[in-house]
Amino acid sequence: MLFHVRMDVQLPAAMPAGQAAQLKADEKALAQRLQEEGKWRHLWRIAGQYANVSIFDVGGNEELHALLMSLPLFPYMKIDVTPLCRHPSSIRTNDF
Ligand SMILES: O=C(O)CC1=CCC(=O)O1
Repeated sequence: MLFHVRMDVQLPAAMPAGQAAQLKADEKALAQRLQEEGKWRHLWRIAGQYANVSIFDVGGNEELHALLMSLPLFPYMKIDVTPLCRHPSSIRTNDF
């Protein structure tokens, strides 16, 4: 199943720089592993905002929920999820 996910990151201003850097490094490592596995299909920065839009390809709601909760930045993100399905007018023969 495909999901459109928007993540807005809100790190506390008082968070020590080293802790923030470690969280971002851990997030990057996991995000890149999930992209290599094909579960995190797209990852785009929203220009001018500390936010991204992503497309996930996972088995279902439960897997997506567990994946999102496993993200190191999860406690510091507002996350909006939109389930996707094929549009009948799409000319693409595959998902993308
Ligand atoms: O910077 C972000 O948008 C949050 C994030 C998601 C994956 C990643 O590496 O950073």
